[in-house]
Amino acid sequence: MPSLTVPQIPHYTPPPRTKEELHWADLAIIDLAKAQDPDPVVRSELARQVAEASKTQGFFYVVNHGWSAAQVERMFDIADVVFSPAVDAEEKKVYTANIKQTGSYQGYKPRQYWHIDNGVQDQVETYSIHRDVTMRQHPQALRPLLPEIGALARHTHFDVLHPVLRLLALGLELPEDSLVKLHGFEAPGASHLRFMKYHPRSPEDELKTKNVWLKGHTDIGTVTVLYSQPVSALQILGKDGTWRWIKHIENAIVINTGDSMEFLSGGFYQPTIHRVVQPPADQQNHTRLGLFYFALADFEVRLVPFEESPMLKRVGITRRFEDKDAPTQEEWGRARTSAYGKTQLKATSEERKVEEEVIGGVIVRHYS
Ligand SMILES: O=C(O)CCC(=O)C(=O)O
Ligand SMILES: [Fe+2]
Repeated sequence: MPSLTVPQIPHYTPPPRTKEELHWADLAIIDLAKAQDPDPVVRSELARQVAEASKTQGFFYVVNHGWSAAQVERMFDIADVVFSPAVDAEEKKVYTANIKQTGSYQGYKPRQYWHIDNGVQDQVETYSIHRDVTMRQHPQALRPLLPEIGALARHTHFDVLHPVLRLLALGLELPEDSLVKLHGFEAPGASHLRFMKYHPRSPEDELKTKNVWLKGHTDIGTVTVLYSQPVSALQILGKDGTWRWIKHIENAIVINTGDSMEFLSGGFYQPTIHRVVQPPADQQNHTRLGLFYFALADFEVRLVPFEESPMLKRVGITRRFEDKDAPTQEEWGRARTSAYGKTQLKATSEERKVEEEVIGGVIVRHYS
């Protein structure tokens, strides 16, 4: 009989939410419980809200995703294990990802791997796990936790990602499962969980990078799922050119769409530029632990727009490349992943606020 108890691990306590009144983004809150409503009118109203949120802010919250705050807290405890002394430096080396060569983050990304600005490297350690948690070996301390990590991957894929994809498909007036079909759990593909731990930096590094911890970017895949946590640092760039902070909502999930969704939707769902900066003063001496699911379409999916969408027929399609030149999700994902934070960027404006690189013929921009 399977054990009913779960392994004992230390409890991770994040700092309390900031007391500072920051310039918060005003994001829509989508009640995911309504996505299961048998009434198609309820679902299409929800889809309208999602499409509106995606088109205006590019980011939105979902609530009522089916797991309790205590269940999600347990997952943050688990995420913290890979960065704790339970895994020593020697063992970390064994599980370090060969990012540049493989175009995959699976395993550890050590601190100081990405270049941020003015010779300053990042201070964020990440551990990425394929949604099939058995695909690779993991550090000893993580092994007893794999059933729970696997459950998190399945919950996020089936109870969060798939409902969101159904709503995004409805927004394009496509059959509800059009995007779900491209995101199989079993199909070959790179959708994965990522744990991220940001460490406070030296005053010199803060100065040299103007407090930017992770440069402004758009995500590579289709949909990014971010379990909300209390350390404020994530900002999104508004159409008015202003950076606004993402506020923590208890047991909510922050959703945004990436480049691959832009390609599939013919520009209907534009990715929003976001970055991570130094937290406000009352949270500055803490580490920041993040729990993410980066979804990409199945490897073989060619990133061409859904021409049959009645919505796209009305509003028109914006292409970044000709259909015949379109990369597959695997090609796009690997090329962007291996280049990220490693390539020589070309400044495009006098203030060096925007830098560019070209990946597979497509211009990718980075904002500091
Ligand atoms: O740490 C965060 O809140 C966001 C990280 C992020 O944007 C990314 O890893 O793509
Ligand atoms: Fe991102």
